[in-house]
Amino acid sequence: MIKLKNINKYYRQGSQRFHVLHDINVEINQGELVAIIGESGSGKSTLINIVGFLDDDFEGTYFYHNHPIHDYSRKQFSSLRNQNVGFVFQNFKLLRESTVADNVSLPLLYAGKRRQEIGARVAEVLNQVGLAGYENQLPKNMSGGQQQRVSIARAISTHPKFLIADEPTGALDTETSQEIMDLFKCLNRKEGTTITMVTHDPHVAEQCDRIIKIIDGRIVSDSKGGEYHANS
Ligand SMILES: Nc1ncnc2c1ncn2[C@@H]1O[C@H](COP(=O)(O)OP(=O)(O)OP(=O)(O)O)[C@@H](O)[C@H]1O
Repeated sequence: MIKLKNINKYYRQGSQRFHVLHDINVEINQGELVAIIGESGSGKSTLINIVGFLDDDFEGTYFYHNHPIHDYSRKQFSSLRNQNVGFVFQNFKLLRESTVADNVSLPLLYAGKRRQEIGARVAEVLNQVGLAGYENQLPKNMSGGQQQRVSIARAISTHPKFLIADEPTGALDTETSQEIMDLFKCLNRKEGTTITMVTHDPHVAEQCDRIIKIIDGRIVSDSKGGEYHANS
């Protein structure tokens, strides 16, 4: 589904150019649950932003379903992102003063769905993340774990082809992190949702099918996760 070939990424600051991703070659297949790990500053977010169509300013080729994304116009690139990717962030990125229903509705409104259809879909995804009936709550009155569930509901509302999660448990305590991880695993196993997540937490990474490790912008290992560790 996702194939990155010889990706190099540079950030420019004034006349200086920083080489932050080096010759990245990786494939992510439909249905996988992948962790990207590495030290702070190693390039994990930079990589995940490229995978999630947030950044197309890189060298090399990104094939999405065998099609090089650089062939798309700006408009097509935005549509590609809106129609294919759901995003989950460490700090939830919710509208804290808007209701849960309004937050989860947003991508559906952008996708041009009708009001009735939106209400039904919001109820459905809230049920899926264990927040049935929370439509009228405000995120600012909810716990971190509940807010992350709302953001996951928002991310999956439009049936994206894959999810990108940048430190989704980074702001949560151990127990709540595990609950969120259980939710991701459930989405992956039951719905077949492809998920790529950046994490600092080895216990989270171990529960993924694959662990890709980055050091200084280079993939240094790409191995199977260790579900058995997490369950033992
Ligand atoms: N917009 C930017 N402009 C310039 N340099 C940047 C920019 N974004 C990131 N960098 C630099 O690129 C490198 C990789 O950053 P990135 O955020 O991808 O790392 P990371 O592994 O996700 O780190 P963390 O775990 O701390 O979030 C770092 O040295 C960072 O300072």
